Amino acid sequence: MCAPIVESAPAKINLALHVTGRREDGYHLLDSLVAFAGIGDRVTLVPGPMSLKIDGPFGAGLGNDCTNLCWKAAELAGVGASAGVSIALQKNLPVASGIGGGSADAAAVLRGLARMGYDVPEGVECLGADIPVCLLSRPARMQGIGDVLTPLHHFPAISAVLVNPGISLSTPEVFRALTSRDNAPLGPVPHFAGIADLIAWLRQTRNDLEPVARSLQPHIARVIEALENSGAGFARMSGSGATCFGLYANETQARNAAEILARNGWWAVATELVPAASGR
Ligand SMILES: C[C@@](CO)(OP(=O)(O)O)[C@H](O)COP(=O)(O)OP(=O)(O)OC[C@H]1O[C@@H](n2ccc(N)nc2=O)[C@H](O)[C@@H]1O
Ligand SMILES: Nc1ncnc2c1ncn2[C@@H]1O[C@H](COP(=O)(O)OP(=O)(O)O)[C@@H](O)[C@H]1O
Repeated sequence: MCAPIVESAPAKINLALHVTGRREDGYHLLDSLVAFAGIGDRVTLVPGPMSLKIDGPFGAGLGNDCTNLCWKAAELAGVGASAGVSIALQKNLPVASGIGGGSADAAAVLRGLARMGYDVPEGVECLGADIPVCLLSRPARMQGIGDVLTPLHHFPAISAVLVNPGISLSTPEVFRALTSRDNAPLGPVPHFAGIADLIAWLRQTRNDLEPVARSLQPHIARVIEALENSGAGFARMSGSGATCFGLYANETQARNAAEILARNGWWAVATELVPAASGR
């Protein structure tokens, strides 16, 4: 019997997200600085008949069948019904929340299957625009519709807090509600020596989806304000929302902030943005 293969599926954070155009097929062109958190979902793979078992705090309501991105990823990699793979998903990240949980899960399945001898299939972005960057799971500039990646060679470990007020937002709905789609791209991404450099650069950037998401879900403004009041040097929404992040000078400040923010009944976790040099 083979030992189970365990892969982490880290939360994706869009530190900056500019929408720079729209393709004829309706997909938007993006320019985003993406980092990954120390927390995430976890998938465990064992050779066997194709199956998916889900547990964890956000597992309820997710299909454990071919509607699940874990299952779709396994099918795309050529896993068959009989000589397949049994997947266990521990769902720790809120669903449809702008931190790419489903894409991270699919990418983790593909990484795990690669360890079992399967090839990583071409065109993984057909399952989700965030899957290429989640396969990389390292700090990167993400362009195109999510398929053009430039890994960052210098990115420091940064203490952060992720907050979701218990709201899920539909990514297509947020893109549809945009009023401005031809925005300026990000400037050149410098070498960030530490949090001060990163914050100074982020202040010149935007999340172009945030104004739209705020208008659809006014709670988001409250979350950002609460992050700022909790000592974050910088706070913004990730992706199409509604999860927001705050950046802190150190781990103690982040932990204290998460404890205070959780008192609102929100999902609030202290974590670290994984540095470029991580051996993960
Ligand atoms: C906005 C981002 C930013 O990283 O993150 P999330 O908010 O999902 O975490 C991603 O581009 C989301 O990626 P993902 O969630 O994989 O999206 P997909 O399933 O491919 O697309 C869902 C829908 O979003 C819209 N979409 C997505 C990506 C893109 N570049 N342009 C789009 O217009 C399309 O309407 C598409 O039908
Ligand atoms: N394993 C999975 N985890 C989360 N969502 C999934 C999964 N499989 C399918 N989905 C579907 O994908 C959609 C996007 O989920 P998710 O990746 O969490 O969003 P986001 O990228 O905004 O964080 C959800 O509506 C959900 O129903």
